[in-house]
Amino acid sequence: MPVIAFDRVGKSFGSVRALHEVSLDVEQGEVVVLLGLSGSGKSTLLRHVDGLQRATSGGVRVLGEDVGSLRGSGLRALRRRVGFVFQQFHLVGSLTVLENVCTGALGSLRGPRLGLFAYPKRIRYAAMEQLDRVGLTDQALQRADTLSGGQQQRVAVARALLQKPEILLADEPVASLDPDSAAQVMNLIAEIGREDGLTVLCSLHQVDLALSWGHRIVGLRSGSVVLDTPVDGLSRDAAMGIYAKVGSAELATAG
Ligand SMILES: Nc1ncnc2c1ncn2[C@@H]1O[C@H](COP(=O)(O)OP(=O)(O)OP(=O)(O)O)[C@@H](O)[C@H]1O
Repeated sequence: MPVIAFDRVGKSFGSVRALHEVSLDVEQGEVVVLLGLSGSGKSTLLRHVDGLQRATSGGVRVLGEDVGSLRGSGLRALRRRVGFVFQQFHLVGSLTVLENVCTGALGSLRGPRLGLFAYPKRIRYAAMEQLDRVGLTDQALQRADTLSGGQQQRVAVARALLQKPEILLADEPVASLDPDSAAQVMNLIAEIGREDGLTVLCSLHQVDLALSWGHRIVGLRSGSVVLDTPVDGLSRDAAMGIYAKVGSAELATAG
């Protein structure tokens, strides 16, 4: 059974059609990169996986659950199994790096936590382990806003990993980073994804990164899938075609 299954998903915001008849199956352990122009529907598609958006038509199944029918505790349970990394990191700058990582466990704890020592010791240890994996042990007690962009994104990755997700969603995780930091963050996600057997769905703007890093490219244009192909054997020109003004039939045979 696919880990993520979109079945003819449509999503409209008023008169804006953000997704149109999107069908997509993602298998366990696959690393799928979404490419497409700004406004093509990448974020909207990602946000359907953990129920941040609900389909106007069609259905989304994730980890065996029908996302559209989940509410309350069912939705929270699904979200604990799905990590999300965003372009803008979404860290609390005034908190330490370690406490930011600990917040990744909030979904499994009762009530709010104020201060690092409000988290159980096992969570603090687990957070240190994840910080070690992203190479930031030495920065654990620094304020998050004193870190570089690349380091902050690595903290966000550690925070997502703390919840031990089965799926990792990443919405343009390196769009705010310089090329070196971007490559570093993507390599890290790829390495950890492999180690943990994560299924990864990630939107990117950089075709070269997508080709060097993904298993499969899904191209979106105006809310429709115009390319869905393994990276192996896909040329840069064919991938760039996602951004060109050609018909989906031509793209489907590209590569
Ligand atoms: N909450 C919303 N309300 C109204 N329209 C929205 C909303 N979210 C997305 N849209 C619209 O849906 C379309 C797809 O947007 P989406 O953010 O998914 O594209 P994207 O490919 O992720 O773009 P970008 O690369 O700029 O992040 C756009 O036309 C956008 O304006």
